[in-house]
Amino acid sequence: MKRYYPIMLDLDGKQVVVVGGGKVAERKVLGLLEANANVTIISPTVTEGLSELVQKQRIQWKEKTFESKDLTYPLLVFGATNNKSVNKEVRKAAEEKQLLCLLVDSPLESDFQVPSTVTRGRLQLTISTSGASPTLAKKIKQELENKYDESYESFVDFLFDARQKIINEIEDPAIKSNLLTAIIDKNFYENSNRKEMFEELLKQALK
Ligand SMILES: C[C@@]1(CC(=O)O)c2cc3[nH]c(cc4nc(cc5[nH]c(cc(n2)[C@H]1CCC(=O)O)[C@@](C)(CC(=O)O)[C@@H]5CCC(=O)O)C(CC(=O)O)=C4CCC(=O)O)c(CCC(=O)O)c3CC(=O)O
Ligand SMILES: NC(=O)C1=CN([C@@H]2O[C@H](COP(=O)(O)OP(=O)(O)OC[C@H]3O[C@@H](n4cnc5c(N)ncnc54)[C@H](O)[C@@H]3O)[C@@H](O)[C@H]2O)C=CC1
Repeated sequence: MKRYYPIMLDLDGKQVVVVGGGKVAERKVLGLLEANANVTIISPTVTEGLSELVQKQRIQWKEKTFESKDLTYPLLVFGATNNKSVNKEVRKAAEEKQLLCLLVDSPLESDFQVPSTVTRGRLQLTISTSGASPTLAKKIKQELENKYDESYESFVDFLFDARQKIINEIEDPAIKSNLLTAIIDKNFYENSNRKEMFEELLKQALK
């Protein structure tokens, strides 16, 4: 059995090519834009949603059928047409240039897969079934969406700030470790004046 390596990629400003402009391509593009990737679509047609993104200049569109020379050197390539042989051509062109490539109709010929994701600000929960059942991944996502609701966004922002302060201001490793554990307690999660609570805790620790 294949074992995939999970990774959080920083796609900010990086070039990504999506071949095909249908429903599946649109879903992948929306995810890529969340990560602020620089997306180019190569396809003779695009969905209405993608067309709006082109008009708003959020993505670029080469209105044509795929040719291998269309792949310059993007970081990632998505073969997302409804034509298996075109997707295979995309794979071949990507391989020649050693680019990471995903074919939406062929997990076994892909270098990576897109997981299902719950996003709460900095907190991202990703679920993968390694291609066994995207529908199960989606169901688990919905369960996690309920368990980890929107309130986690501000809680994780609080943790980010508090952790930076602890790292910068506390030298003693044991105290540092205690504080880093203390701030994830449900007292902090539940309390709206957690910033003040934390400042007090930090003051005590620095005494
Ligand atoms: C391997 C993988 C490669 C990849 O595309 O990354 C892949 C492959 C394929 N998907 C297919 C079908 C469907 N995919 C979805 C939905 C999602 N698919 C996603 C990822 C992945 N899909 C990767 C594995 C992830 C994993 O295993 O965990 C999600 C998680 C992420 C995203 O796409 O952004 C997104 C959920 C979005 C959410 O969380 O809401 C639905 C349901 C729906 O649309 O509602 C269906 C129809 C029902 C069904 O088939 O189960 C087919 C058959 C096509 C055909 O019939 O020909 C293939 C090809 C094959 O399996 O051979
Ligand atoms: N991985 C996933 O999450 C899923 C994958 N699929 C697979 O994805 C494939 C695509 O599905 P949809 O987006 O619904 O299809 P679609 O029919 O909505 O879109 C296909 C797109 O490919 C473009 N295209 C066709 N030939 C091309 C060429 N030579 N060069 C460039 N673009 C070309 C078309 O113009 C169109 O924009 C399906 O065949 C299916 O196997 C389906 C569901 C989910």
